Amino acid sequence: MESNSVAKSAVKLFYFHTPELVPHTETPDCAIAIDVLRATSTIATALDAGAEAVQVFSDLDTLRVQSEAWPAERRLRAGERGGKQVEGFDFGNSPLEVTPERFRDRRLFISTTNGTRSLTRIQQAKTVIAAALVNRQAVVDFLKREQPETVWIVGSGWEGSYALEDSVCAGAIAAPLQSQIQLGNDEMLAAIALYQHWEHNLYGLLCQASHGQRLLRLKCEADLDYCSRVDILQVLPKQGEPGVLMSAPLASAVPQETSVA
Ligand SMILES: O=C(O)[C@H](CS(=O)(=O)O)OP(=O)(O)O
Ligand SMILES: [Mg+2]
Repeated sequence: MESNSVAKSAVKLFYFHTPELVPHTETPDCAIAIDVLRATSTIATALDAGAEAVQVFSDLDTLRVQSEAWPAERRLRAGERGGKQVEGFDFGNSPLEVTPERFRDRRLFISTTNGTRSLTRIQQAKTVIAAALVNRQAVVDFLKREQPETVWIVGSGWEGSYALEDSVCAGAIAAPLQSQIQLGNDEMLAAIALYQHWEHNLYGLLCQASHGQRLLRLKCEADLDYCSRVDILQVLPKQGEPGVLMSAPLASAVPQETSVA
């Protein structure tokens, strides 16, 4: 009998490069959307700054209509297309624009090119989480504590194509769990290898990625620097109702086994 060893859990981790690659026939126990540049970094930052919730939309018009039903003094609207703020919105998609003074107790209604589309795509999963490098450890701790059987990590990509920065974040989540999980697909293994190669120079990787290059052309270098930082926020954005993410209680630690004297 194994008295001192920890049995390998049944958690099975899959990585999908884009929301378009997510299977239509099943739903996982837990789905994790990643958009390091920049939607999920911004969502984590908004909740960390005290936002009441973040409500995501793939479509700007639906956002405009639904946010009208919310009291004006308790809402903020973020709209981004092509990396730039959409006219008439309070914010674009920069986590550096988020301050506790503006966000505390307000609901953020947000639509971005890629990230909010992937969150919308996975919203039927039993549990939905938004992850970025900035809140990586909170997501790792959640998986350790909750042990969902099937986990889909979904990169947001860029308009349907692969994004390096989302893959490296998927690897950053899976790497510390390797001894405790089963790998669901080759994409997950490749993401771990990518992270292990770049873990000491994530900013350098983001600067080389095509999405990073686009943001550098838009003079968003400080955004790249911020989004490349690992574990700087202790926040877990978790879906409460479809499309609405809230800050969930953190897993303080993996539960200890109760010892019987
Ligand atoms: O604002 C962003 O960083 C991107 C848009 S673009 O790729 O820079 O044009 O949106 P996201 O939904 O966060 O990928
Ligand atoms: Mg992106």
